[in-house]
Amino acid sequence: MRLILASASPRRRDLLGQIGVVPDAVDPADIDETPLKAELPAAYAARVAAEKGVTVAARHPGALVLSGDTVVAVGRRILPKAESEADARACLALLSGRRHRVLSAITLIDGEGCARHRLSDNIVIFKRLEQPEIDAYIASDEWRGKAGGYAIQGRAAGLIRTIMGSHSAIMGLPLYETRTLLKAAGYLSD
Ligand SMILES: Cc1cn([C@H]2C[C@H](O)[C@@H](COP(=O)(O)OP(=O)(O)OP(=O)(O)O)O2)c(=O)[nH]c1=O
Repeated sequence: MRLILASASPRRRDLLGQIGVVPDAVDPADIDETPLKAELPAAYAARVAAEKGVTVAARHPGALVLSGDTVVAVGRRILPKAESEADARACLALLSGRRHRVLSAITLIDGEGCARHRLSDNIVIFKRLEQPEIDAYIASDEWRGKAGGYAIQGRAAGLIRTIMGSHSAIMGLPLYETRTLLKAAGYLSD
């Protein structure tokens, strides 16, 4: 069975490799990721993961297609992927000293077009960030393109007091749920 990873994220490919799975091809979906009006974070993550999967599955008939979406949320608010320094500073100001959620949704579509979905709901708590800590983090550039303006796999780990949930999910691909779906689809046997 061919496995297609529907993601441009090198992190997702590396994470998949961590559980011994190497996709036959990588084909990013590149869809519009604008949240709908009043869309809640969990529903948004699930919808975007599913849309990425459906888009890519149409290009690979008969293959298994794995897609995902990772969202950082404070209450009902979905934080953007930080593209500018101003975005990243606004995210860090919001995350400083308080808990937030990281929702990581995955979809696996099998060769018959049957879609399976999982959502991993995680909590991350940053320390109260001092101005020099924020400035140093901004200078690192690690926030660029990251949901919520940080990446737990880098320097931000030194600023995070607690996580409740799955480290792989916070990075972008919940490996427990991924393995479960790959087993359910008959791709992995053990
Ligand atoms: C919170 C957090 C997010 N991120 C990243 C993972 C994702 O790249 C990004 C969330 O955006 P996504 O839309 O989930 O993924 P992507 O745009 O990188 O790739 P694709 O849509 O093609 O699958 O934020 C981290 O790397 N570390 C973290 O701790």
